[in-house]
Amino acid sequence: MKILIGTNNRAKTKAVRTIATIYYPDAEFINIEVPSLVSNQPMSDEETRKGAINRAKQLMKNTEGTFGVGLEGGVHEIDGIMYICNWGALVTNDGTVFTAAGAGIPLPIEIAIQLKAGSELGPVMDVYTNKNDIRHDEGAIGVFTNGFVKRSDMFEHIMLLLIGQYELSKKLM
Ligand SMILES: O=P(O)(O)OP(=O)(O)OP(=O)(O)OC[C@H]1O[C@@H](n2cnc3c(O)ncnc32)[C@H](O)[C@@H]1O
Ligand SMILES: [Mg+2]
Repeated sequence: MKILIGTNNRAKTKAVRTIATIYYPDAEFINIEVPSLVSNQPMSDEETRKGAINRAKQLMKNTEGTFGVGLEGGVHEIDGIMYICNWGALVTNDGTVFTAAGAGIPLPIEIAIQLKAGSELGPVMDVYTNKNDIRHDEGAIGVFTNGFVKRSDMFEHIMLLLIGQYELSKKLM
């Protein structure tokens, strides 16, 4: 079984490998950086979900993977509060698309202002925490939950939601 991962981000890759290995111990993983075809900083649930689907679909274009996984991070606003949002898509080799959303928490107003002015969350978080590459590690969700839920934990949950749906569909066939 070949599982394609549409990124080289370490938090996302760790999540896919950790969860998939539990259910598919013999799986081979291939990372392919594919464009999300949405903005670098998606600003809505719709755009973030689309980015995840675009990544997964492109993975399945020219390769013989069993399925491809696209994971995308973004933000959206409710009641004047900016939340991080996360989406995942799993596309199988017969073209079936499964989607799932991840956990969301509010961002501080000073970060929301910078994103609205056109900055990307990754670099903004690095300045905020005075660290490098937060997006590959605990992520904004880790920083703003006191480290309780790291970016990879959040994407692990999305992976469970995706392969759970995929396995159910195989049972129903
Ligand atoms: O290489 P890719 O797969 O694109 O990984 P990425 O870290 O850029 O992740 P996304 O494109 O999915 O996220 C969109 C933007 O939001 C940033 N981002 C999303 N979630 C984040 C988090 O938890 N912590 C820090 N930055 C985050 C990210 O750096 C991008 O600027
Ligand atoms: Mg990105």
